[in-house]
Amino acid sequence: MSGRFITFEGIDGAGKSTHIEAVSARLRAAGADVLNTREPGGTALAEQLRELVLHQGMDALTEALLVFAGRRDHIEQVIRPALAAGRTVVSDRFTDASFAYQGGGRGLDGHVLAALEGWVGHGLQPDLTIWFDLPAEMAAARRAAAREADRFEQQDLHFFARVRAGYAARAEAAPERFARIDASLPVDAVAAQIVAVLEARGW
Ligand SMILES: Nc1ncnc2c1ncn2[C@@H]1O[C@H](COP(=O)(O)OP(=O)(O)O)[C@@H](O)[C@H]1O
Ligand SMILES: Cc1cn([C@H]2C[C@H](O)[C@@H](COP(=O)(O)OP(=O)(O)O)O2)c(=O)[nH]c1=O
Repeated sequence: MSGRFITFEGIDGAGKSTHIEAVSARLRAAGADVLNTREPGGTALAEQLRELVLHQGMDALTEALLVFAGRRDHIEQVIRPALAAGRTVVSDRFTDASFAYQGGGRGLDGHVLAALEGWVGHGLQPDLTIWFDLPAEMAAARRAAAREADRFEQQDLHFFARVRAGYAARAEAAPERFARIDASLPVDAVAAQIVAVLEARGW
């Protein structure tokens, strides 16, 4: 029996990391064998590519090729075997992030991204994508208070507004897969929305 594949998405500073462990713990308490992973990354090779993507200057297509190369390795080595074994895979980001950041943010052609998605994933899609949505200004204020910026986090508000719009377009195209969370609310209210999404699915 194939396991469930759940992804967390949203612009940097939306609050994903704040909630991912509690969600995993909840799924475990309900009996799931949960594997936590992330992108870019999730394998030794993909973690090396992550370092390049986050810290090395490059054009948008090169960036997309590297994140999809890492994703290919991640899917083959980690995600598919875990799902085949009936495990629940919880990933901090997946392909939607490429459409949002390389597509929306960097302006890369969506057809190129769709082709890469097809080659790399052969139709693999999450069963549920929890999308932390909030205005770019609010996420920037949270980040500024919390940490040093990498290559993406150094981008301006216009960039993050385009990334947000990229996520909105992906959500509109797959409404049954996406659960939009109002991430502008306080932490407790965000957590309550996520619990409601899981309960609605009987998870
Ligand atoms: N709902 C919230 N309201 C206010 N601050 C928040 C909220 N959620 C997270 N934060 C804070 O915002 C910062 C970024 O959150 P984080 O979970 O690291 O975001 P992400 O993983 O999506 O980049 C952290 O300092 C975190 O404590
Ligand atoms: C998966 C993925 C991430 N990214 C970007 C989004 C983030 O800015 C960055 C790293 O993601 P993330 O691990 O969420 O950052 P942090 O650890 O700082 O919270 O990579 C892409 O541009 N394309 C992708 O396909």
